[in-house]
Amino acid sequence: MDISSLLRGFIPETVDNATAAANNVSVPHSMPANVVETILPLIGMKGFAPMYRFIGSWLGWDPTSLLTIVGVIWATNKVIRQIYSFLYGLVTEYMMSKVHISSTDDIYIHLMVWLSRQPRMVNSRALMAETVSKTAWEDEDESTVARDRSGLYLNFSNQEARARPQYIPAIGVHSFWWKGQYFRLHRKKESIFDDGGNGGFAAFKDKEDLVISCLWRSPKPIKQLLAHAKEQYYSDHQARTTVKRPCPAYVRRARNNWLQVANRPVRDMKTVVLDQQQKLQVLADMNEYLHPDTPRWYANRGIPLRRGYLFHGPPGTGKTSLSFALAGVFGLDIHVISLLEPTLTEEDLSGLFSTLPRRCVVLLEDIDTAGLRRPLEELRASKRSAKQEDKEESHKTVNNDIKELAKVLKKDSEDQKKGISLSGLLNAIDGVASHEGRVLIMTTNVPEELDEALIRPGRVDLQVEFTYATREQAKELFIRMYEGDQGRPRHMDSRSAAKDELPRSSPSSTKGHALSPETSSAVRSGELDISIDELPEIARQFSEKIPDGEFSPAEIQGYLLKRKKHPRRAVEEAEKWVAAVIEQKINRTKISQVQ
Ligand SMILES: Nc1ncnc2c1ncn2[C@@H]1O[C@H](COP(=O)(O)OP(=O)(O)OP(=O)(O)O)[C@@H](O)[C@H]1O
Repeated sequence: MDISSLLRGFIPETVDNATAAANNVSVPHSMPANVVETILPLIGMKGFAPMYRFIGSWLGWDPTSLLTIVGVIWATNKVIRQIYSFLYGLVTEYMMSKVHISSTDDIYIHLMVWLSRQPRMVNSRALMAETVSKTAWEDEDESTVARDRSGLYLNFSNQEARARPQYIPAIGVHSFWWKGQYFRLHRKKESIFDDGGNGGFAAFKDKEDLVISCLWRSPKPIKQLLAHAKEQYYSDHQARTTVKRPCPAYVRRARNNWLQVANRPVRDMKTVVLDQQQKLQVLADMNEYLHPDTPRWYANRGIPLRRGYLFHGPPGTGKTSLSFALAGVFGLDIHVISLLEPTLTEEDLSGLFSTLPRRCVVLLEDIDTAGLRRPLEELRASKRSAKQEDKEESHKTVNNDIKELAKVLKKDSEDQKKGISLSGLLNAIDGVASHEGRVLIMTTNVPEELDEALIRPGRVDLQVEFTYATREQAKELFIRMYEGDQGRPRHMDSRSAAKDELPRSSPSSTKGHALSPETSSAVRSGELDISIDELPEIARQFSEKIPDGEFSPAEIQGYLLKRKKHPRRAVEEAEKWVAAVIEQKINRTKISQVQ
C-alpha cells in the first residue's frame, strides 16, 4: 500500500494546503500532524498545538518531518556511540597497553615537562595554563630586556608580562602521536581521604594520576616514551646542579619529601680558591666512594655505605661553595637541610634521609647553630637549676619574680620548639633505617662546639679546614674575578678611555639625571680597564696589598665585585680599603667606611 496516500488522510488541511500553495509539491511523508496534536495535550503541552499548526503553515511544510529527522539522528547517534564504546572497550581491553604514573613520582614531572614542549600537545583543545617563573639562572637574551628612558639602565617592569605561560594537558583524555605511534593520555584527578597520619590534618586531598596507553599488547612504546621524556628532562643537567630542599610540612607528610628549589649552573671547581692539596684530597676521596665497586667492598666488610665530611672555618671562606662545586664535579643533586626549620620533626628528618636518591650530596649547613635539642637529662637538669634560680630570686622582689617566671616560660617554649635532638639527628644520618650511598657534608664555623658523637669517625670521615685567604689565594681570587672577561680583552686606547670618562648625551642627562663619569662608564662599559696580558702582574700587586690570612675570600670577593670592570682601580684603592676594614674589625663596628 502507498504510505503517502495512507498518511495524507491524517494531515490537516491547513498544513497540506499551505504546503501545496507554497511549493506546489506534495506534503512529505511524515508522522500525522493530528497524532502530534493528540500527544501534545497528553504531555501537558496543549497550548503548543496552535503554534505547531502556525509553524507548519508558515514554513510551508510539516514540522513533523523535522522532528522525525531529529529523532532519527539522535537514535543513530546513540547506536553509533554504543557500538563505538563497545569496540573501544574491546580495543582497550585486548589491544592496548597501559602504564599508570602517580603524580608524586618524578616520572610525572618528566612527562609533563616533555608534554609542555610538544607543539602537538600545545595545540590540543583542552589545556591547562601554568605560570612559569624563570629562575635568575635561566639564560635570557639581552634583546628581550627593556631599558629605561635614558637607555642606560635595564628595566624589568614588563618582565612578568613577557613571560609566557606553559601549557600542559588539562584533566581529561588526550591523544598524541610520537615516532609514528599513537598514544592516549588520561589525566585523572580524584579526592582521597587522608587520615592525617604522622601529625597532619585529616582531610580530603586531591590526588592526580596519569594513565598512558598505546596500541598493541606490548607497553614497550610507552617505556620508550618515558625513557625519552626523562632523558630530555635531564639533558642539560650535566651543566647544572639541582638543589632540593624539604617540602613544606603539609606536603612532606602527604606526598613528596623533597622539592626542587633551584637548577643552577655547575660551580666550576677552579672557582673555589682553596689549598690545592685539600681540594684534591676531597675530590679523590669522593671519587673513590662513588665508584660502582665501592658498595660491594663495603658490603663484604659489613661497613655501612656512608661518607661524611666536616667543612669548618670562619664565615665566607668557601664551605658552601666547595659543597656545590663537588656536587657539580660528580653530577649529583644537592639536598640542603636546615635543622632550624621549625616544622621539622625527627620523624620528618628520618623520612627525608630515607627518601634520598641512590647517590647525592646532603648539605647540613651551620650545624653548630642548628640548636639541637639537648639530651633529656641535661634538659631536666637545666630546668631544675632554672627553677632553683627562680626560687632564690623570688626572695628579692615580686617584680623580679614575674620577670623571671616569664623568662622560664619562654625558655620552656623555646626548648619545645627545637624539634631535633642530637640523638634524633644521629639516628637520621646513620640509623638502621638510614639511606646508604649519600655523601653528607656538614658545615660549621665553630667545630669545637660540636658534640663528639656527631663527628666521630664513621659519621665524619674527612675534615676540611677553611681559613682566611692567603696572599696567594687573594691573587687567585683576583685573577678569577677578571679572567672571565677574556673573551673581550682590549688595550685601553685613548679614544675608548676618553669615551668611558665622558657621559654620553642622553635624554636623562637633559632632564637632570646626569651620571657621574665614573658611574656612567661603569654602567656602559662591558670591558676591563686593563688588558688581559696585564692581569697576572696587576693581580700580584693586589695580593701584596692584602695582609696574609686576615680577610675571608668572601670579603675580598665583595670588594672586587664593586670594581667589577676596574681591576686597576681595585689595586689603587686596596690599601685604603684594607686599613678601613681592619679599623672596622678593631672597633667592632658594622659600618664600613670604604667599600
Ligand atoms: N675559597 C673561596 N673561593 C672562592 N670563592 C669564595 C671562597 N670563599 C668564599 N667565597 C665566596 O664568598 C661567598 C660566600 O662563600 P660561602 O657561602 O661558600 O662561604 P661559607 O664558608 O659557606 O660561609 P658561611 O660559613 O657563612 O656559610 C660566595 O659568593 C663565594 O663565591
